[in-house]
Amino acid sequence: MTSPSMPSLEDPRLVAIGLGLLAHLVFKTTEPRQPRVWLLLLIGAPTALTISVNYAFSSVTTTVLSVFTIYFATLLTSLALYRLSPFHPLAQYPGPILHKLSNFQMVRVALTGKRHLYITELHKKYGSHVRIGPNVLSVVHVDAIAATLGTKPGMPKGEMYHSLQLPNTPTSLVGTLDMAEHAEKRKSWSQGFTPAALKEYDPIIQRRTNQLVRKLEQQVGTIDLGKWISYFTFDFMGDIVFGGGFEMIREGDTRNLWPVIIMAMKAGSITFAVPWVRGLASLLPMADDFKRMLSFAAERVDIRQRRGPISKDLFYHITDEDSVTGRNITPPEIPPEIMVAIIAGADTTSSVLANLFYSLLRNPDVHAKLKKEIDGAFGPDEDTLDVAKLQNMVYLNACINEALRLFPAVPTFISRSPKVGGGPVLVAGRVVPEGTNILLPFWALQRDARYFSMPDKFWPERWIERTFYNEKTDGSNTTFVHNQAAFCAFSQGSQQCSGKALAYREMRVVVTMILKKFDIAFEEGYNPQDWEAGLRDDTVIVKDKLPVTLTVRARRA
Ligand code: HEM
Repeated sequence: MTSPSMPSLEDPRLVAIGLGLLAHLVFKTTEPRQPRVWLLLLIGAPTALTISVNYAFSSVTTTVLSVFTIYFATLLTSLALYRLSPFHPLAQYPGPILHKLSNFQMVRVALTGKRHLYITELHKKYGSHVRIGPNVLSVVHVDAIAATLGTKPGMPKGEMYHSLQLPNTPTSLVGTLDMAEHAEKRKSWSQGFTPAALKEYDPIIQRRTNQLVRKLEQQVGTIDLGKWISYFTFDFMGDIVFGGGFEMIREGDTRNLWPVIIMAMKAGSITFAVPWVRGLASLLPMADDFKRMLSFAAERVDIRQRRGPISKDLFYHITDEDSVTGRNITPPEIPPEIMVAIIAGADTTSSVLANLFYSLLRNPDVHAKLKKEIDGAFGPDEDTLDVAKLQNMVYLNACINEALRLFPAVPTFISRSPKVGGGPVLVAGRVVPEGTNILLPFWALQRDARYFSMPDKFWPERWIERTFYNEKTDGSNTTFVHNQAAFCAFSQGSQQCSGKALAYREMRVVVTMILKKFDIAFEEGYNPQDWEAGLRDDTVIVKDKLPVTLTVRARRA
């Protein structure tokens, strides 16, 4: 017999504690991702208990409050104790306590738009390996690149990629975690970036760049160069994805698509630490915008399908119109896949180009040197640039690489996860348990003094002087460091950026044509520091206005 003052097993408080512990066990062992399981565990279980104990407490309200409070207090305490305990698989790794406790701490950081700076600071404080979530390890070390991204085949993508998935749509190439499935999808994408395919895009790059230059010539006073570059990259992606369809340079963003894309990127960034939340995305206020974006893609796909191919655009390759890869893409899979191409290709390239122009304006010596190289290579009236010549322009390519190093378009998103069942792996000298999400923040890596001398300085010469030499920086002799293995702006391995070669071709033409045509200066009174302060890490680097004045250059003798 139990004494009246001792709680018995029938005591609803004890049952609530037991259920709370059980819920933790379910969360820990099964890591449920479906919203309905979450609802069952968080609402269903305590509600069922409340109903079953009826009026165990003085009133219905007290019963509800007591059961829910005890249940959640037990669940959260148990979760917290486990996550901070020496029994947790990542217990050996340093990191802020709040991050070890919950992924929502990174959601808070994402909302500020400064995750790239925040994570860089964490690494300065804690070292190469930092625990930034209960099950997330951020690693900034050159050896981590081969270990995770690898050359063949590397690790599967981390579940963070689900945050790029549009709600209720088939999984696109980017969001595909299963490596065999990814490799299958990737085959058709790769057809779109063979040397022969790239050659077909060259006249399109040139035509769109010439259109941009003509449009810029018509502008008077201060312009937002970043906006015009974004219009260009969007139009160009429309051209190569389905043979045209956007005319932002000509008409502006009449359908308000750019803000929707930025918003999708922002939503991806916020849910990046809690990708399972995407299951609830259809309930979010921006759901209508997502639908609008997808229906726009579906509309373009429909037009392109009815018209058929006029040239070998990306649509032609991705949907295997020439039956080379045998990919059997179903109609619902096409719009999200197409949307990915546009977002992956337009946002990234426009961000790097805008950062490059900003860096040139901040570094007049570099700006002048680049113009000199361009003027030496092309006459003022040449409006079809020789692609091979551009590829061999040493300083131009060094400037582009330097912008990619200092301002990687995807600064803190790339992640990989050692397969569950495959055992622990060694990442940059430390053992990482299977199933851990490993984040590779390229912003921090590419600004790490262990790999690049004067890491925060825009200094294209570092790409040219590859040999080690002693350089005087602060009066002391320091060894020049340039470790190209730590340059990852396009990622590496079998799942790296498919559009890398295309992006270089595009950026070379745009930079050359604009510098050939215009003298550029910041708008009078503009504080250049506003630029870097205004950069946001919303999955890709999202830029603020770049206010400049353009003057058509005087004819050169
Ligand atoms: C300067 C411009 C660009 C940069 C910095 C960039 C960077 C990246 C990065 C870092 C990734 C992630 C790779 C990973 O998860 O490991 C990626 C993926 C991707 N990018 Fe780019 N990108 C650029 C331009 C382009 C262009 C022009 C296209 C053309 C369509 C493109 C298409 C893609 C695709 C399809 C993926 C997904 C690859 C996969 O999952 O297999 N990107 N890009």
